[in-house]
Amino acid sequence: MTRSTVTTPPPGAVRPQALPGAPAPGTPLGPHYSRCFGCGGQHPTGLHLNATSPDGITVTAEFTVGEAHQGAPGLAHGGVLAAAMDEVIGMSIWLLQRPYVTGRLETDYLAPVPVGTTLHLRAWCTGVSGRKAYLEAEGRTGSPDGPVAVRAAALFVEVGMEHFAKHGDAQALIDEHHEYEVNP
Ligand SMILES: CCCCCCCC/C=C\CCCCCCCC(=O)SCCNC(=O)CCNC(=O)[C@H](O)C(C)(C)COP(=O)(O)OP(=O)(O)OC[C@H]1O[C@@H](n2cnc3c(N)ncnc32)[C@H](O)[C@@H]1OP(=O)(O)O
Repeated sequence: MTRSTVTTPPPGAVRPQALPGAPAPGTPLGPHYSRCFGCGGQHPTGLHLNATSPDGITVTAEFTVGEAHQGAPGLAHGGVLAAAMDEVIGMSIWLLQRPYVTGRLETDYLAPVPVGTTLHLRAWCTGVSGRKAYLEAEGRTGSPDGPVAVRAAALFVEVGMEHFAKHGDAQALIDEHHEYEVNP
């Protein structure tokens, strides 16, 4: 991965450990929002990522490239593949149970990905420093040990839940995140 200095953990960054009570291996992580393009079951043409965590801190997921995800005829759109990377990385930092948003996402495309291909995605955190989290992800074709087609590195920035209420759809946040109180 040709990650930049922006997505490389600085000295002193701490690699996070799984939280007590982290999901057991194989447990579906579930969508964070039903209409999310990446994970929402109600999104008609979304990626429908179903993710699990083998160790409470890494995320694995599968994404089968569909008709709706093309760029060149018969090939996955690079932006869609970047969205898959963004989503699986977002899911992995959400395992820390703190809200983060993408600040920067860097993507390397190593091989074309035909429609019908199942990408085996994996994301992990390389360090946390203050509000900044450094993460990486990869997408392999054919099997979890198959050739790498896409790689990504990202800087995620921690925000409060009010970020989503202030800038987005506060009612949807209340409806789907019952632990969130608008006026705690
Ligand atoms: C209805 C239900 C919803 C519930 C949700 C529950 C939680 C989520 C759960 C599960 C997620 C699953 C996955 C989701 C999908 C994947 C994630 C996405 O796609 S998120 C969307 C795209 N991203 C944005 O829309 C961010 C837009 N940008 C911003 O809002 C701000 O710029 C923000 C928050 C990133 C930073 O703004 P500041 O004002 O809070 O803070 P400042 O001081 O600017 O930055 C803090 C530090 O970060 C660095 N920084 C920020 N952005 C940077 C960048 N692009 N490059 C380099 N450094 C950057 C700054 O230099 C600063 O560093 P120094 O503390 O000074 O060392």
